[in-house]
Amino acid sequence: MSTTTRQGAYATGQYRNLLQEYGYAPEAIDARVEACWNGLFGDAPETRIYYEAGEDMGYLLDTGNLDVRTEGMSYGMMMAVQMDRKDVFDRIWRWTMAHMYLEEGPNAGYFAWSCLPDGTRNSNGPAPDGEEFFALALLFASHRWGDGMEAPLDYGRQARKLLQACIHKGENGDGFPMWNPANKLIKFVPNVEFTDPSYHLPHFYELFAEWAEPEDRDFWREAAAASRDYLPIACHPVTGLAPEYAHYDGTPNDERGYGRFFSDSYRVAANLGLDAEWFGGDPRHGEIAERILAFFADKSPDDYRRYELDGKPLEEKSLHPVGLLSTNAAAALAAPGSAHAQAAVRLFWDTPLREGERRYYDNCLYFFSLLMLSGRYRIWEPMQA
Ligand SMILES: O[C@@H]1[C@@H](O)[C@H](O[C@@H]2CO[C@@H](O[C@@H]3CO[C@@H](O)[C@H](O)[C@H]3O)[C@H](O)[C@H]2O)OC[C@H]1O
Repeated sequence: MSTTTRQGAYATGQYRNLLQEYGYAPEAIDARVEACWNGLFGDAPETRIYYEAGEDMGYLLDTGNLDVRTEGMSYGMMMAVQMDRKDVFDRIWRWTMAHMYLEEGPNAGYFAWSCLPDGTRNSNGPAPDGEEFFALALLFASHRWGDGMEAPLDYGRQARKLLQACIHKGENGDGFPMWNPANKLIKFVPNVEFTDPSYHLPHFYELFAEWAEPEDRDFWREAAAASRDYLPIACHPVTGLAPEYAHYDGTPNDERGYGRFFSDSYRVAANLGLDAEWFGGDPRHGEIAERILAFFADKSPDDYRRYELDGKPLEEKSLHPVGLLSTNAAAALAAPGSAHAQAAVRLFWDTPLREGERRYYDNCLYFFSLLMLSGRYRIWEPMQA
């Protein structure tokens, strides 16, 4: 069984272009990245998920649910900073601050996880995957473009303030933190004590440990270690499949959520890939990635299903087969020695962006995987003085 042993890009500054290693021409890879960005952020009705709003704002639409989610907004900002599109980044961030930012109540300092496209809130509660992506996208923006003088474009300050709220809320009886202070695991939502394995991004926490407020850095270092330890207990020992929701001991949570392999779970594979790319990878995670690649090797995207964690297929089909095959391809970065890595990447390369109603989640995962596999999902470090 092979595992990742190389040093990550954070240490070396070198990003692996797995697509090129597998024989695709650099020009074709560049063209695919451009075409994909244009497909999502341009005006092609079949694939677009980004819409401008007014003079200086814009949002990503969950086309399947017809709402605007912190998940999509934070993904859009991460995509924009990777593509050097400050104009798009600023539009999305302005919309987020104008409509989603919660000024009062137990969730003050967080963002409402779902709004209508006109800005009306569907909920006054947050979803922590949005906050963690907002924070790192803002830090990258601060490093890549410099901070604006005024809020909300003072990216670095906004990121540090958000990270502080995420771990310190509740200390004065003012709501709940997004990470459990004792075990350092991210929660599904702040006021519950269980988690979503796909929210665990140790590679983000390593960077928060460098750039958050100094007094918070140890916490983030410990959170990275805690999440790396958590994934091996949450993923099935044979299939590598993770449940959507799980308890802190790794067992699936079927009481308060969905303890089987479904849409949220897909992201675990890509998260393992990006952690390996940035920080070199954990051998235990390489094994999970190998198991996932092996599990899907004989399955066709036309027949992807919901699965029990042991791999038993359920009746219902996957809602996001393009997203699933994309994240499986990104898992190859964590398990490049897997016998199934190349086939997963070739399947991805041969699949176009998804069109139609449910395209948002698939195409987000598709674009992130493309950035990862082409060495374009980068760590933006502080500018040299
Ligand atoms: O109960 C909500 C909870 O649903 C919310 O979670 C967010 C929404 O679901 C997650 O992603 C979805 C995966 O399935 C696709 O079909 C959807 O398009 C995706 O949006 C997302 O990661 C979560 O942020 O969190 C808040 C809870 O109160």
